[in-house]
Amino acid sequence: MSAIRSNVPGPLLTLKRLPHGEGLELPAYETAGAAGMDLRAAVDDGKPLTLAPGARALVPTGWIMEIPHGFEAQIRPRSGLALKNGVTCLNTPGTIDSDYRGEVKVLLINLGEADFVISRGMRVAQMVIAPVTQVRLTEVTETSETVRGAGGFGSTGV
Ligand SMILES: O=c1ccn([C@H]2C[C@H](O)[C@@H](COP(=O)(O)OP(=O)(O)OP(=O)(O)O)O2)c(=O)[nH]1
Ligand SMILES: [Mg+2]
Repeated sequence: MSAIRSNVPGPLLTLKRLPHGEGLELPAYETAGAAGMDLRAAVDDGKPLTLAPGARALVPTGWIMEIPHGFEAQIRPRSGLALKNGVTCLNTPGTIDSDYRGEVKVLLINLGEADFVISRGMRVAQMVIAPVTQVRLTEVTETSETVRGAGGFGSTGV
């Protein structure tokens, strides 16, 4: 299926391609209703990255992004890689701050039993753009009472 790259309403994501991202497809929503854009590995052509079982690696995407103010990008695993290969994002969801101007990278870990080979252009993760709210803080000595109170961590039963 070809990727859908345009015609979606929403804020504008500005991207700068880095030299090692030359020739790679833009991140893209693979279907009309996709929540995330798939990100491709900008590893060297002919020099795939092999993740041994238990190993982790920071995979370059070849992109610097300007996430619109008031939004973040979440880097999330692809379920297919997780199911078939045991490969996931170690820090999921990875957070890309709107003021970050470094290369977006994907921290992958191989929780499977076999080597996992990452070749150039492989879709290794997906990126969801989500609104964020920055709050103001006020320090107090007492907080309001609720029925839940301090109950948590299974306090309501199974
Ligand atoms: O999966 C990720 C997670 C983070 N980053 C980049 C963008 C993000 O804005 C920056 C910082 O990420 P984070 O705040 O999660 O890491 P930190 O350990 O708190 O580093 P810092 O002290 O730089 O904030 O690193 C990525 O490229 N990929
Ligand atoms: Mg941080």
